[in-house]
Amino acid sequence: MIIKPGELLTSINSPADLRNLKPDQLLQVTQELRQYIIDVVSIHGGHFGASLGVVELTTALHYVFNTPYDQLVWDVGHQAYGHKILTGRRDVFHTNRKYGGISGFPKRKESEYDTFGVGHSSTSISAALGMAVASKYKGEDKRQHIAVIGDGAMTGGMAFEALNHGGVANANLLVVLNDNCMSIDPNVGALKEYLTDITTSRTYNKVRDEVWKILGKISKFGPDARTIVSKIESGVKAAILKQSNLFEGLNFRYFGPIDGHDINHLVSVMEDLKHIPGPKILHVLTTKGKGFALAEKDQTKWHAPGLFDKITGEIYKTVPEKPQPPKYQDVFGHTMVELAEQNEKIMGVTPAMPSGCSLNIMMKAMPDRAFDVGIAEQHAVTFSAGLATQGMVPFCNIYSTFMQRAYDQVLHDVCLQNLNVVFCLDRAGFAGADGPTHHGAYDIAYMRCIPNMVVAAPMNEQELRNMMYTASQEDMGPFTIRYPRGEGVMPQWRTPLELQQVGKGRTIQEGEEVAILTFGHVGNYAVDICQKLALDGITPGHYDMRYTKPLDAELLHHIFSKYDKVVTVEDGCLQGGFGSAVLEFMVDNGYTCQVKRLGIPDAIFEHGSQLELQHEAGFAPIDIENAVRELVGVPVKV
Ligand SMILES: Cc1ncc(C[n+]2csc(CCOP(=O)(O)OP(=O)(O)O)c2C)c(N)n1
Ligand SMILES: CC(=O)[C@@H](O)[C@H](O)COP(=O)(O)O
Ligand SMILES: [Mg+2]
Repeated sequence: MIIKPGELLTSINSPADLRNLKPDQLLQVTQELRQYIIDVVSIHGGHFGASLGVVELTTALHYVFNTPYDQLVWDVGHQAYGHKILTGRRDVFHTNRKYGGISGFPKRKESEYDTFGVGHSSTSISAALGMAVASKYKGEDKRQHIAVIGDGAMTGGMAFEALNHGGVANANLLVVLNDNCMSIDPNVGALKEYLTDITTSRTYNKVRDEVWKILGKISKFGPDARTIVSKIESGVKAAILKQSNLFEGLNFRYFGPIDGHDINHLVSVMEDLKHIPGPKILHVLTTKGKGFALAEKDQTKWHAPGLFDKITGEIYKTVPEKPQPPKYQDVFGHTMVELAEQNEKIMGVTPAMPSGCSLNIMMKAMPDRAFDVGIAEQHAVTFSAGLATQGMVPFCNIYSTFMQRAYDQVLHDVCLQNLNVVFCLDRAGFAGADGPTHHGAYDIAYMRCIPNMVVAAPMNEQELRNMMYTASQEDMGPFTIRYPRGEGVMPQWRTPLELQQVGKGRTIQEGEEVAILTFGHVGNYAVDICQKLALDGITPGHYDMRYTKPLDAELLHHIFSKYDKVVTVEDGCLQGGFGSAVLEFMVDNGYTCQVKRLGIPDAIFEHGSQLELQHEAGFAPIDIENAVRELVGVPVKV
């Protein structure tokens, strides 16, 4: 279906076209932009509420600033759909997040307007500051550098590291704080309360309005007047404002809060700010999901709702004919409650993904034992370590990709001290439409090289539950359980909890000539393949290894003694992952065998469905089947 943008939007092929419009045409631009986002996302999917909330902000930024010369950096980037549409990607926007299509996040190689590649949060201020310092060094004094960061992203430690530096770097940096009181779930923490406080403080707002009036009147009259404004402003603030301002305290000139949906006001404020040098912060209040009533009402659900009917707001779901397996994340969430009911030491921790990882189930059932700590992966890990020193058994659930942020904390704070922290790494393997910033490709490799760490992956719901139960036992030390985005394979998943022997794999079937060794959910592919191959008289052995560390030495001795061809399969990087561990075992124990490792090769994989990406990487079901066929010398399938 062809989706037609509105009349004005059709005429905007770049921000230069936008800047040719009259100020009184901007309202129409924002209306058309919002409608186009609704039209396309409802049919093609993607992040939704965040982009709707910054339609006016996006339009004002590209109207006022001379992008791409002026550098605009989006934090996370899930809110940058309007930016993409205004910067030459309107007609390909329907390919957003699809295999071969444009990325759901800003990406340097996609457009000169995408100044910095994003996906993980809280990087924008650092990046924009780096750009600002470089411009200063190059003598480009008039160049503007703008970081747009949400209140959720602002809870990330990196944002504070950047403010700390930015406040003394004397560089031309504007931080736009897009405050909608939401992360994916409601935003949390003292900073959120502080921002609400500023927003609602009457004295503060009155003074702020006065300062703005003076500023607005005088700043148009050139540099001298600006110096006066600057003096008045800081004088007024220092003298009258009883309430201290966090950002002012860090040498950022603080402006706002202002209404982020008033396009004309945004434009006039930004015009003024263009003339104020140095580090400054503009606090903008917006509503996530603005303009789509249901998205405004249930902002978490509409963060990335999937496909929906834009008129009724019905989110499409296929009605299955028979009971479907649950998502792994839900098995985690429910099992947490079950385990915690039996063991009072168990606690849950998530950095800002309570609904994404389903810890929200425990947060609701046991609010004093499950915590959303904000977008703060490093803190989440060391906070868990602290809990563990006191005899608690924290389950710290972090998406595999976001755990990369907290690597030193895993090593330094947990593993060196051999603390009992269970890391549940959700979204391990290819994330799918979110693309390379979000693929959980590296965790097997980065976890298995750390002393004391156990690395496990369940093939199904029952194994996930049993691994969680096993990991919660006393003195287990650091324990990683990784599992993918999406559903498992067992509709009847509430199986009795059973202890596993750590480091023990299981034989799914004995075979001949070739052994398939799988780690985690991809083992289910091998089960199907073995059935298909049997029809052609090929009977490989299949082993669900369960643990990459420690490896099941007994089982591997058996395998290498019996077979002279081995295929390893993992949804993770081939450099240093599960297959590498098997190879090391083989060499260290003097076996010689033909080994074919399937997994994610040393390359960047873009976005697409998980299956498309797995096929590109060479470990989709057909690829595993063909690997076996090749090894036994029978024709491969195309
Ligand atoms: C390091 C990291 N942790 C977690 C996430 C997942 N995540 C993506 S958007 C988001 C919420 C961001 O909130 P905010 O910055 O306020 O933007 P909003 O969606 O409200 O516009 C989270 C937690 C991420 N992208 N990066
Ligand atoms: C932008 C971001 O980082 C999140 O919104 C992410 O896309 C969530 O991924 P899931 O949909 O897998 O929870
Ligand atoms: Mg927010």
